[in-house]
Amino acid sequence: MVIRSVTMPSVKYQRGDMVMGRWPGSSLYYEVKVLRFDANSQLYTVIYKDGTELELREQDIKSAAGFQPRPRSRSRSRSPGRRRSRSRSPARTTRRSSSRTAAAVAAAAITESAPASRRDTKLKDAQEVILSPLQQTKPAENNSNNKHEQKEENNTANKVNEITDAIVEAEPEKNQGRYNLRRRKDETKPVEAKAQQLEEKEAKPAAAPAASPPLPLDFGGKLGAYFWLLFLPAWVLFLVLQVNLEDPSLTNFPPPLPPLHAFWDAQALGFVILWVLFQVLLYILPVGKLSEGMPLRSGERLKYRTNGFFAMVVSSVAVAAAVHQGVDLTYIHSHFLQLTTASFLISVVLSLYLYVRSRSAAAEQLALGGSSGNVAYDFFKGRELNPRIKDFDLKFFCEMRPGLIGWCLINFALALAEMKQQALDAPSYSMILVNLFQLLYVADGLWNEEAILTTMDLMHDGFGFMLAFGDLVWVPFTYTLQAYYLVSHPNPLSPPAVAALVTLKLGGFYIFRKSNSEKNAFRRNPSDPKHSDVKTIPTATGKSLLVSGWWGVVRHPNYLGDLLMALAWSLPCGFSHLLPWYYMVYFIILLVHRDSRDMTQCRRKYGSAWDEYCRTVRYRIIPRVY
Ligand SMILES: NC(=O)c1ccc[n+]([C@@H]2O[C@H](COP(=O)([O-])OP(=O)(O)OC[C@H]3O[C@@H](n4cnc5c(N)ncnc54)[C@H](OP(=O)(O)O)[C@@H]3O)[C@@H](O)[C@H]2O)c1
Ligand SMILES: CC(C)=CCC[C@@H](C)[C@H]1CC[C@H]2C3=C(CC[C@]12C)[C@@]1(C)CC[C@H](O)C(C)(C)[C@@H]1CC3
Repeated sequence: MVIRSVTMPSVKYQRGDMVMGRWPGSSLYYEVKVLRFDANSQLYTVIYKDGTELELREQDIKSAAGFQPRPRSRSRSRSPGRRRSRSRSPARTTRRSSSRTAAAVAAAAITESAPASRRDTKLKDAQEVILSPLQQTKPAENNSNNKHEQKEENNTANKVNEITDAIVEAEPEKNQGRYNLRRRKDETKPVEAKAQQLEEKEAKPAAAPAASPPLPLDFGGKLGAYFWLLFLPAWVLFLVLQVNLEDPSLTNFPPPLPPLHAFWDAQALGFVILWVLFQVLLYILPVGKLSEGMPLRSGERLKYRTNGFFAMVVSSVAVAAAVHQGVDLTYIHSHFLQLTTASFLISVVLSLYLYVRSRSAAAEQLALGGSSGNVAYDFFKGRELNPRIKDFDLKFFCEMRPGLIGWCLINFALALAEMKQQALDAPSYSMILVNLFQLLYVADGLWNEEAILTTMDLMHDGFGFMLAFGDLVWVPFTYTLQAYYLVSHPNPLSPPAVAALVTLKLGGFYIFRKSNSEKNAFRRNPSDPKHSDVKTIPTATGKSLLVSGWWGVVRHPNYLGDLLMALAWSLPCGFSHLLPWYYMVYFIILLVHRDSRDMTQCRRKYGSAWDEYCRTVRYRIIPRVY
């Protein structure tokens, strides 16, 4: 965070001062930076090393001079840089209370729907803090009447400190007379501005990467990263080779490997580069809306050119014109392997570039947990959150353009290949359904492109090999496998079967779209009068959780809709082989894993309010099943 050192009039501590701030409810002091002083509330806003912002009274701040560093033998194992598994920031908690965060001392009352008794429930948040607190050389000022605080004074600083006086009532404000978890300023603002401010402030993650202890590593950690780096390309190769077989069954494992030179075709690489450049051109055209992303830790909101649907329409026209001019798109079918290799190379080059540039990126530009220090993990997961070349956002572009629109282009080419191979005048019903269903999915994603700005990938994940490969190789060359399979494995469908599949697809689409729109509209403008009837669970961060509409049915209704659609994509291929069902199997694994990552993040963000939501909405994705 860049803090300008502008002095503040006649207050003890100045903006930018490094001082020691008492952690609420304890006698432990941490190094904090003063951000500002509010003359009305007489509170200082300070930021801890892990990015947590709090408002503290003057008596809870001390100058750093009165503190001594911890003895060397102890600090060795406790310094944030060294601690791995046991370390916690003030905003993080130990296993025992892992569902709590400093910013999420939640007021878990279900508005409107909850019985009064539940609304009035007092919530106690036991915060456990072990962020190398420093002890004062003199005994700490012992003027507190709080017995818990006094007890803490007697404890060794290494001991986990339970802060049992962070009692929050249904109105979190009651607790804020002493310590403010970011909210006080907003109370004086008009409702709409308040909502907006809270939204902006609270969208900031609670921890900054620079000095904070490392977050647990996803995807099996460092060893996992090596595994995925090898496994993902190998798996794509396996699928691409398998789908070319007449009998692509698991019994044909491993599929025969073609000679090395068969992987490479300079022309294929040229076509992929041309395609990407064409999409770059469409992306940078000053056409379409400039949408604002969610606030970053710095408070800044990046702008994104959301003209994806326009890019798709222009691309379709260009492809139609090319076909009209005699371009044979079945080249894509006959050079599938070479095109996959070319895209893979591009994704590797891009990932290397991303990794190298991230080495010199400022700390606040890094994703949380994206900087483990392990080269393989950081390369895989991605370090920089929003790598940009001037205004050109690489992650947003890759996620929404070449691969996604390329997916439709490839499907279309495969429909032409089917006609050619099976001497048909028109593609089969199965092929038409797969093409139309997936086209609808992509077109919808691009039409609602702004919504991607609130997804996990855009908001939290760094941009590295996983997403670069996922966007440029995985999506276009594995999401098209159903269409590829149908080219040489016809599966005739009866009209009732077509009708049933269309119904399934539209049902899934309805749930997917409705739930995503409900959440997006609510997140973008929670104070909109059209949300006045919705039931919500307020959280201490200022954001609320929807419990009505689809978000009251299951915790991830959008995943449910997505899965139903996936089913409708596989069914047209029949049951002769497992291969066209690969997407379904992969997607279940992906969404179950994503759901659990999201649950962890939400529990960290919203604490007990999240637990209350989980108690209210019991199932994750499939009602009464999971
Ligand atoms: N085809 C594919 O390959 C593929 C792969 C992955 C995902 N997807 C699709 O992409 C879309 C986005 O997925 P996503 O994984 O980013 O998840 P998401 O469900 O869009 O976003 C999760 C976030 O929503 C917010 N949230 C959760 N419960 C809420 C509630 N009750 N009320 C209000 N907000 C709530 C939380 O963020 P905040 O509270 O911080 O706002 C949470 O972190 C989904 O539709 C998914 O199906 C497709
Ligand atoms: C390499 C592996 C195994 C994983 C990479 C995952 C990556 C392919 C997906 C992660 C988020 C996904 C996503 C869409 C496509 C696939 C991902 C990038 C999406 C753009 C598809 C269209 C939808 O309408 C959407 C909601 C915009 C999707 C957003 C998430």
